Parts: sequence; structure tokens; C-alpha cells
Amino acid sequence: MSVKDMASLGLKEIPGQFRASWQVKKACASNSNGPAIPIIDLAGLHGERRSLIIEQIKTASEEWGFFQVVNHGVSPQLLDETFQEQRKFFELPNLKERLKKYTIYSDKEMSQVAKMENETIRSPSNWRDNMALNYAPNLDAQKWPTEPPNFIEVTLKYNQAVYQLKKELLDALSESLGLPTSLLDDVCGEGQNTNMIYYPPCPEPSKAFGVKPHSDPNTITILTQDEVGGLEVREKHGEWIQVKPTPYAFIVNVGDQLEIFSNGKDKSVEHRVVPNCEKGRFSIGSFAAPFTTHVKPPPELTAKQGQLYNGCTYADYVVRFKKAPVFPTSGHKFIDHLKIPQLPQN
Ligand SMILES: O=C(O)CCC(=O)C(=O)O
Ligand SMILES: [Fe+2]
Repeated sequence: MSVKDMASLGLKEIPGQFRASWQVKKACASNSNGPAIPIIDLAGLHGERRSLIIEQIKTASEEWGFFQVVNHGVSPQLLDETFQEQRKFFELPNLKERLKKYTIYSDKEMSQVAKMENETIRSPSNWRDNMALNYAPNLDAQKWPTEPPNFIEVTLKYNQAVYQLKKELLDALSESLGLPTSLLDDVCGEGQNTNMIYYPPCPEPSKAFGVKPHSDPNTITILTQDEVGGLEVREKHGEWIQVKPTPYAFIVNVGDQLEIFSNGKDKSVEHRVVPNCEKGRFSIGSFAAPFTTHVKPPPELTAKQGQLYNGCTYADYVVRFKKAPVFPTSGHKFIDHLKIPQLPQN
């Protein structure tokens, strides 16, 4: 049964597999007037504002690992249409079978990972339904949902637009690291999976997670959310900060592969989704990832400071990542397992 169907049964309590027993009650972010993740205006990215924007992206990626972008070039109309198709899809009967049928990753390892998503080793289960569409490197849109009728046409356009934005962002991030413009995209930007997500209303929101605390294993994530909210980010002092919905903005976050590539400069930070007791929430996350390359920092970034992490391929990383215990239980961010012990300075 999909989580959506379960939620529609009118349960007073969530079933046991969703119960987050290792945290009696989550400290809920209560920062309506507190700090907020930076919002960066991309207007003029190819003009005289470029150096200012790159500076802002650098600070946000180093200090927060998260930022929002506006004037990013993806039209509000396309965003509205994509959410509309997504809503229609999630209204269709036999949702669970459809989500299973259409979730496709680009290779064997990634498919294995998808199957592990809700296994008990990663318990509790996430209070959400999701479907991953593979866009690059192996576009297989002919296997995407044929209902609702405009779904493929609209979501293809959406993926194309986000893939272009991904290139712009990786180029800016590469420059922000003092590297040649296209280096980061060349090494880490080839793949894109787009995850269409629905978080149903939850009868016990303080006991379940829409998504458990995690950092993203990929390069960068480009996510858009509706007006409901629920995404929270753990800032560097350990406080949970809400990412307030900003109409037509994209949320961009640094993933583990970028932290590895940038030799620890850009930070892949923990985030989670807290469900809402009244409203369902839709979000769409596109995950840029280096499917075939071996990722390690370029020599320019290791000259002064040694290499911080062992290099790896994404496939290898992500399979091990998904098998590892969830972060707050294990006490480690998964990326810590790749840390190279540093010799004391002097
Ligand atoms: O839906 C969201 O806001 C975040 C989802 C997320 O963090 C993920 O799928 O990795
Ligand atoms: Fe995430």
C-alpha cells in the first residue's frame, strides 16, 4: 500500500515501521524569525553580476551547504505545469504499483539502491511516496508514466530546463573553487535523476519523518517545493532551520560527491522533512551525480592542505551509503568513512 493510501484510512496512530523510536521527540525547528538559508538572485549570471553571484554561491556552499535561487531561468509556467502533472499522477489508482513500475535508475547499482529505500535496516520508513525518473546519462522517457497524458512531455521539458540550470550552477561552483569553469560539470555532472515526491498528511507528525535526517550522496540537488513546507536543514551549530517555501525558487544543496571533490570546502549538510498533520506536500528533487567517473579533488585543491577524503565512484559510494545505519544512530555522517587521517600541522 502506498503511504498516501495508508494516510487516507483515517488512522489515529502511525504504523510501527514509521515510528522514529531512536528519537523520543524530534526537536522541531521553531525559527520563524531566526536565521534563514541564503536566497541568491541569479539574474545577470552571464553579465556584470557574475562575480558577485559566484561569491554568494561560494559563501553559501561553504557556510550552509544550502541556498535558494531565484531568477534561475526555469519559467514559473513550467514549474506550475510540472506540479500539476505530478498531482494528477499521484491521484491515479494503484499508486503503489505505478511508483514501483516507473522508478528507474540509470544502472544496476542504482536500482539496487532504490529497492533498499524502505528496508528495515534503514528504519524507520519515510512517510512519503516517491518515483525516480532517470533523465541522464541514459534517458529512458519511453518508460516514464503514460498517464496523465501530458506527463512525459511536461516532465521532459522540466528535466531539460533543470539540466541546463545544473550546468550553470556547477560552472559557478567550479569558478567559486578557483577551478576552470567546466571542470566540476565534466567530472561530477553527467547524471540526473528526478524524484517526484508526495508527503501525505500524517496523524502523528512528531513521531515520523517525511525523510529521515541524511545528507545527499550525489553532487548537487536542485529541488522545488510547494507552499506547505517541512524541509529542515541542520546548520553548523546543530540547530534545525526551516527552509521556508519561496514561490518559484529552487533549493540547491551540496551533496557528498561535491564535498569530496571540493576537498571539504563545500559542505554536504544534514537535512530532513517533517510531515504535516493536515496538509499533503509535493516536492521535486533532481539529483546531479557522477555516474561513471572516479571522484577525487583536483590537484589545485590539495596543494596546500592534503587530500581530506579517499576518492570513489558514485555507484560504489551510494551502495555502501544505503547499507550503512542511519546517521543519528551511527554517530557518523557517511562521508566520514572516507576521511583520510590528517597529520598534525607543525
Ligand atoms: O522533499 C524535500 O524537501 C527533500 C527531499 C530530500 O531531501 C531527498 O529526497 O533527498
Ligand atoms: Fe536529501
